[in-house]
Amino acid sequence: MRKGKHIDPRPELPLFASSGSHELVAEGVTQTFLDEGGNEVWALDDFSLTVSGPEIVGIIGPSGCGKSTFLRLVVGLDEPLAGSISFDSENIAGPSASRSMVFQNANLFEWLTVEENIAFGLRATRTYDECKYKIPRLVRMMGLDGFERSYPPQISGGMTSRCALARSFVQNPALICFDEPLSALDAFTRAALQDEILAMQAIAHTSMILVTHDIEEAVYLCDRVVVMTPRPGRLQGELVIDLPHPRDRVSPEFVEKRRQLLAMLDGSTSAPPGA
Ligand SMILES: Nc1ncnc2c1ncn2[C@@H]1O[C@H](COP(=O)(O)OP(=O)(O)OP(=O)(O)O)[C@@H](O)[C@H]1O
Repeated sequence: MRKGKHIDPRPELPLFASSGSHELVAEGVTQTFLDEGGNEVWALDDFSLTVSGPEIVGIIGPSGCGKSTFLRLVVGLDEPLAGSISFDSENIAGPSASRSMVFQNANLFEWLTVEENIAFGLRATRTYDECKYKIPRLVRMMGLDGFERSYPPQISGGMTSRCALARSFVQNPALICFDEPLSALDAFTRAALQDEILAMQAIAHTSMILVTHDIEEAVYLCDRVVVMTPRPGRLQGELVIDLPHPRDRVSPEFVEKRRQLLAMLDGSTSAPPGA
C-alpha cells in the first residue's frame, strides 16, 4: 500500500465515539467580578440552562450580559459565585476533555504547526500515542491538507477557524462551547464554516452551545436559542428553531424565526434589568 499523508493510517478506529446522551444542567448561576476600581460587576444573575443530547443551543444577548462568563464556567475555567453547573450529573469542578471551547480569536498557539495545534489536547492528556491517528483525518475533514506543517501566521482566517474546530473535536468531547467562533470571518467563509460545524455535529453527535451576535447564524445552526437580558445576564426567553436542515436562509419560515429572535432581543435591550 502506498504511504502518504492522505492515507488513513487506522481506518478501523473511530474518529468520534459519543453516545450523544449527555446533559448539562446549570441552575441559578450567579457570577460577579471586581472591576479595576474594585467595584463589584454583576455579570450573571440566577441564570439557568439545560442542554440535553446532541442539540445546538444558541445564546444571544446584549454585549456584556455574561455570555462568555457562562461558557467559561461550563468548561470549568472559572467557578460560579452561586448556583450549580453539572455535566452528566457531576458537578463541574475544572476543565475536562469532555468539554471543549472554541474562542472568538481561535487562540491557536503560534509556535506550533497546524497539526501540532490540533494534537495539543492529546499531548496535554498523554493520549497522543493512542489517538494520533485522528490528526490526518481531522486535517482532511477540515480541508487543511497541505498546511499541516504551516504555522498560524501562515494560514488564512478561515483555515485558522478550521484548525480551531479540528482541535476542539480531537478529544472526542461530549460538549463544545463556541464563543463567537466565526465573527472575524468574511460572509462567504463564515457560511462555509457554519456548514462544517453542522457536518461535524451530525457525525460526532456533540452537544454544542453557541454564543453569537449574528441572528442569522443562530437561526441557521441552532435547535433553540436563548436570549439573555442586559447585565446582569438572566434568561429573557427562548425560541425553538424546528426547521429541517439544510436551512434556506431566505425561506419565509427562516425569515420569520429571525424576526422573532430580533423582537426578543429588542425586548431584552429595552426592558430594564430585572423587569
Ligand atoms: N475577569 C473579569 N474581570 C472583571 N470583569 C469581568 C471579567 N470577565 C468579565 N467581566 C465583566 O463581566 C461582564 C460580562 O462579561 P462577558 O464577557 O461575559 O460578556 P459577554 O456577554 O460575553 O459580552 P460580549 O458580547 O461583548 O462578548 C462584563 O461587564 C465584563 O466586563
